[in-house]
Amino acid sequence: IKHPLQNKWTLWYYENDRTNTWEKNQKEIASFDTVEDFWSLYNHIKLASELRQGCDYSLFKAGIRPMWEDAANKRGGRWLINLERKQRSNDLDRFWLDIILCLIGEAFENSDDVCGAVVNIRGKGDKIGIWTADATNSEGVKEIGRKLKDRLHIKQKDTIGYQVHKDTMDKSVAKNFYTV
Ligand SMILES: CN(C)c1nc(=O)c2c([nH]1)N([C@@H]1O[C@H](COP(=O)(O)OP(=O)(O)O)[C@@H](O)[C@H]1O)CN2C
Repeated sequence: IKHPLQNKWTLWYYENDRTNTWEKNQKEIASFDTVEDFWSLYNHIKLASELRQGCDYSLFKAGIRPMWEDAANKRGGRWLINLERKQRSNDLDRFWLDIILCLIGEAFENSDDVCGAVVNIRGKGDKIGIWTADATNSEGVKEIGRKLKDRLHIKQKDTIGYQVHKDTMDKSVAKNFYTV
């Protein structure tokens, strides 16, 4: 028998198509709820580093759309990891897989707060975001941030920031609500 995961997860793919809206460009690829089905999907699709600029992968709990407006996301925010251009060749794919395994393996203490994760492939530098449901749960949010840095071997002195989606929507105030 296959090894069941605690949650069912859906992988989404965003391809920049100017003739469509942002929302319509978010395509659901597949859902899985066993370890084996995860690996067969992962081995079947392109690595994040092989995607064209402007594309994203998003992995969210089934039923949660990878957008601020979803009921599960709207009171939350994201830990944001900004990568340098040179990290696309040696860190991006490893970071993204590590984060996926943290999510589906429920590695975070309060994994109930985790909604999903997004990897943005961008010329100005790739980004990985881990989205949580409740920005006011400071202890829970900071525990996830600390665990992230630990799992990705990010140096203690390199801080990462948590931004509330409401602020990110209003670009003019995109600021760090927490840092670890
Ligand atoms: C429902 N809805 C429209 C909507 N809902 C959303 O949830 C949502 C958007 N729109 N996003 C749009 O993409 C642009 C680039 O953000 P980026 O994160 O790709 O980053 P870059 O600026 O391309 O680096 C954002 O400025 C925003 O326009 C982003 N986003 C998450």
